[in-house]
Amino acid sequence: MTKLSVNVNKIATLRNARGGNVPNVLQVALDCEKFGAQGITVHPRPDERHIRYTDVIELKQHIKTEFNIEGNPDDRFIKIIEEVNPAQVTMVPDAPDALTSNAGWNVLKHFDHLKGLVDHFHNLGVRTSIFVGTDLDNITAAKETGTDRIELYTEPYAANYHNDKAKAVAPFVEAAQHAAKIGLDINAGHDLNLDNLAYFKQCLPKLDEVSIGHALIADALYLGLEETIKRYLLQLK
Ligand SMILES: CC(=O)[C@@H](O)[C@H](O)COP(=O)(O)O
Ligand SMILES: NCC(=O)COP(=O)(O)O
Repeated sequence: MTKLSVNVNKIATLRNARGGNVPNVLQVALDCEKFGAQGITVHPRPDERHIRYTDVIELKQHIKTEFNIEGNPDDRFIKIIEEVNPAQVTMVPDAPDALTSNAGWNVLKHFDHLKGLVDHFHNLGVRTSIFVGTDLDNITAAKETGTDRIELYTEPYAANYHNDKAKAVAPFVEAAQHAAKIGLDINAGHDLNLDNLAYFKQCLPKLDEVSIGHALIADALYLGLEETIKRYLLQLK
């Protein structure tokens, strides 16, 4: 089974545009769960332009499904993981001024740092995931950090899906087969949507979880949140 974790960053972006509490990030997260999502993802950034650190604490107190916190593991991020103790932490190497995540880790280059973080988060009882591209040696290095999972950065797949979907997915299939062979569980995310998700899942049957935010929230404007989540879940069957 592949779990759907809804990234609620974009709900926070909308809320922050007016300074009040509309839409209510917690209520939307609870509704995502009610409509069948098996997890909630947030990606706090240092400037708190969407999810705020206070949101992270509030969400943890109320949500019942798997809570996945993604982000660049700076001191503040590490502290919030220690405080909140989510089900999963996903380490992402995004620069503070990045518009959105735009690459996976070079694990070999940051090996000692990542290994130290994996050990630290494991000591807190938190499952770890490292955001990576499809390079096989890099995935092997991720395994050597002791991480439980990797999250495959799917933007290149999404960007090339309409040109040649078989070619677009091929490196991901190879990466997933390699990860499974060396004992890593596999998450995936970034720019997955109702067009490209079913084929990705069909080609990577061992996928454990996808985290989806931008397209899903945009679809909900037209379809409503309940129907949108239903459709995403159907793609993962
Ligand atoms: C790691 C990843 O791909 C997502 O967390 C993505 O960064 C979502 O963040 P935004 O909603 O800010 O684009
Ligand atoms: N890890 C990916 C994520 O949480 C959402 O990415 P996107 O669907 O907003 O591109």
